[in-house]
Amino acid sequence: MNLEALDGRLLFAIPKKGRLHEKCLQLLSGADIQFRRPQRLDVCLVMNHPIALIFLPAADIPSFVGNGNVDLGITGHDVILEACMQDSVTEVLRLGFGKCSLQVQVPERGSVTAVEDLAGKRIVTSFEVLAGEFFNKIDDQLNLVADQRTKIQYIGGSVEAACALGLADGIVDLVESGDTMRAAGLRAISTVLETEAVLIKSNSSSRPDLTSLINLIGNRIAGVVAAEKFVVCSYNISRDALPLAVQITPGRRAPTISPLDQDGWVDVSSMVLKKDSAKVMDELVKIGAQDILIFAIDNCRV
Ligand SMILES: Nc1ncnc2c1ncn2[C@@H]1O[C@H](COP(=O)(O)OP(=O)(O)OP(=O)(O)O)[C@@H](O)[C@H]1O
Ligand SMILES: O=P(O)(O)OC[C@H]1O[C@H](OP(=O)(O)OP(=O)(O)O)[C@H](O)[C@@H]1O
Repeated sequence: MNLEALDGRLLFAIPKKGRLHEKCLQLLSGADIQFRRPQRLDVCLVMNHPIALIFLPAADIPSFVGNGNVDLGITGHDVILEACMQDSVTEVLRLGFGKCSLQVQVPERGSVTAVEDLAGKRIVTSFEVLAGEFFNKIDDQLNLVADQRTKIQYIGGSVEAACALGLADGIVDLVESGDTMRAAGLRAISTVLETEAVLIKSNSSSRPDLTSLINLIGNRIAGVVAAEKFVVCSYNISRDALPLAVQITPGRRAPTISPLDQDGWVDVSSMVLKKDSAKVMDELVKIGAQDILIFAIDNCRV
């Protein structure tokens, strides 16, 4: 690609592989950011906005955005802290996916039960900064000096194999379902950090002209995220029970209440959290609501 084609465009970094990649493509599609990515090309032009997408490893995105090489990015909260870029980027929006925990793990059958038991021992991790900070505090609390302190060793992947291979007494790695951890015969004894994917913008951008485009993209992505998180609940209820109904479905701002062509009855519609929708329907049934319907939201602006 001719690099001049990037001139003036907002540069938006997207994870090129791994757990966040597919979800990011769905977000871009929901936000109507249209592009065609030629095979193996990590830079591509958006067809309907002055934006170029830069496909990068998730762990490299915080530095690219933080150093101002790229204006906007999607990555994990964990790798922002690991890259020490939390003061160089602004987390604009939590995206509701890529949720997992960075945890201290030890062999299931071993004698270690608390992180203090690991102090002074060997830890293997891909998160040497976060693991280092975590164990530094423990070493300090236990007044460990110099060569008594916990040894943190970085490896780039397959961290869960380190204990079985005799490289480590414990590891610090990401856990979502726990399948990887259990398959490796490990169990978690402490959580270093909870993380999820976030939309970030650079704090060192020298492009004030991009502000309105960044806001537009942020609002569109926020709409897609909200549409994923909420459903619309609609039902009929007698006016007498309306005060109770409004408590059950208060909506984001307030529920919409429309009169029905039947005396004393109204139709209520309200956004509710998808994860709460079954419980909300149960409660509405209890107060006499009828014809309760749940609608998925394709897209929205909040
Ligand atoms: N099991 C998981 N569940 C949810 N989110 C995860 C999980 N593993 C990693 N993540 C998130 O995705 C980010 C990128 O991790 P991932 O392991 O997918 O990256 P990668 O190393 O670039 O890809 P790959 O592992 O395919 O080489 C992590 O920093 C974390 O925020
Ligand atoms: O608790 P779980 O649901 O099993 O997820 C945890 C695993 O997911 C991540 O790795 P991933 O599978 O993305 O691949 P990687 O090991 O190549 O990074 C992470 O590094 C763990 O190994």
